[in-house]
Amino acid sequence: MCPHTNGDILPNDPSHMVAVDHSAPSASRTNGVRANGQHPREQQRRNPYAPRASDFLSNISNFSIIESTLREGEQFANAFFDTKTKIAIAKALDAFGVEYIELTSPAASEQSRADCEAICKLGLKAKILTHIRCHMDDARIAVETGVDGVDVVIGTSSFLREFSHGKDMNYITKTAIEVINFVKSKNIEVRFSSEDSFRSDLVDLLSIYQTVDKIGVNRVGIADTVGCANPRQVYELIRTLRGVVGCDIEVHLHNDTGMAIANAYTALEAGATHIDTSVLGIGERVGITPLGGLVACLYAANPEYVKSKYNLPMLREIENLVAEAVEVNVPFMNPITGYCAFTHKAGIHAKAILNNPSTYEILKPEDFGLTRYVSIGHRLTGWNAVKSRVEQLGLSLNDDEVKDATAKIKELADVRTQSMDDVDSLLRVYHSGIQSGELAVGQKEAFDALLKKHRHPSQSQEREESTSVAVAA
Ligand SMILES: CC(=O)SCCNC(=O)CCNC(=O)[C@H](O)C(C)(C)COP(=O)(O)OP(=O)(O)OC[C@H]1O[C@@H](n2cnc3c(N)ncnc32)[C@H](O)[C@@H]1OP(=O)(O)O
Ligand SMILES: O=C(O)CCC(=O)C(=O)O
Ligand SMILES: [Zn+2]
Repeated sequence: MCPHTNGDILPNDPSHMVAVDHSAPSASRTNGVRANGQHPREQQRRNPYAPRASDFLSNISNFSIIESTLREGEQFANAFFDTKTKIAIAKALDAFGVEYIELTSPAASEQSRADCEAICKLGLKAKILTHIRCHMDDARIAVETGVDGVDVVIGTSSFLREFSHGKDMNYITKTAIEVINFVKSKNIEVRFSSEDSFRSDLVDLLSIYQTVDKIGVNRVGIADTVGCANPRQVYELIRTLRGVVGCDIEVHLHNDTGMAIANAYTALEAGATHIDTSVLGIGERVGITPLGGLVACLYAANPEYVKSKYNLPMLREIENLVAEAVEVNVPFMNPITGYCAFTHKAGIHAKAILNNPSTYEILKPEDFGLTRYVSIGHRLTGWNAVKSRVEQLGLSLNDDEVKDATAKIKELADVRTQSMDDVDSLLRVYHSGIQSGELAVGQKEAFDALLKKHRHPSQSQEREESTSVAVAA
């Protein structure tokens, strides 16, 4: 088991890893690559999948986030946000820089209405939206809360028309026009969205969007409510819609089949302008496009644009805030903030990373206020990784000596993973043995004897304790 997946939402103690600082001039590298790890030619290499000038529809570098943790996120099975928590989340999202914050319908409950009013009064930079059914009763309550905009939704698929609200397309269109005109008359933004868009009839969809576009809706929304769409379907629908309406296009994508980030990216490529997210993706069932994952994906396409829009080092704090509020852990494989997101292990990776982090990283941890680690004390380690630790410790060993010490680390790690302390003390013992002349390359038995002599009593006791626990289990 990965020793770091102990359920803590904060990154754990990287006890068998070493942090790699590429800004430090002392971090000299092998093979003539610059000390800062940036080979001039490498610096110029671009992601071949980054947007091209020919992608004329693409909004990959021109989009807004509608952050729906306080609406869709509240629909997550574990979620209960009291007023204080809602305010803390809204403030954190605002400080991060999301353009919109979407709140639960004020028609849901008295407290939902009061919380909506309270968040509107915070004076945040982000625009505050609330989300309502396509119904005048809900619209009347919503416009009184002080929101900057109202997101109106109604199901258009045959499933929802038959089994949810029971209304036909004529009724839906008529009510949509009434609600949109009413909200517009209050001089606030209005968006109209079809729930379950990907299982709706295309002609119905395009026709209602064209109608609401003509009466001046600010945005139309496409929703993959059941998470059934794939990127090609998303691209085709959004590109078609882009040709039919002049207003902005929002997408709301559920993650039931794991497509939510890819679908969001593709929607932007096809001309969508606004993406719905929630922190950690929380929402109904497995939720929607996660804020962090979307940011990772868009940063990979255009780092400078994403860095200029959002306070990226805040991401971890926001995810921890929401994780704690809904009593879940940040997943270990979460993009950017997952426990091992910037930890490199295998020797081949470690060597290349130490030479130039771009070899195995598409995201720069420092842009997110995070640190890169190289894990050393395991059987997949290599002498280049060990050499970098030798240099960090200020020990002087030649390459043959480092290789000799590496062989010992591997031998020990074949039995159990070695902590960073274990590796450091092994290297120090080896170094002092070489310095004193007690040891030379290849003298395995002499090295074993020295290690035995220098083993710290508390270390061996700890080891025995953990061994005895394992045996007892
Ligand atoms: C896909 C999504 O996530 S959409 C957003 C989901 N968000 C929410 O549901 C917000 C929280 N919901 C609530 O608090 C409640 O469901 C309320 C206040 C909205 C409605 O509560 P109730 O009046 O008790 O109705 P209930 O929840 O049982 O059923 C939903 C009603 O809305 C109707 N309805 C459902 N969707 C829509 C819609 N998009 N537009 C208009 N009416 C709708 C249904 O026909 C049903 O009406 P009925 O009273 O004639 O049966
Ligand atoms: O309002 C929308 O666009 C989407 C509503 C929703 O949560 C969904 O359809 O999954
Ligand atoms: Zn949803």
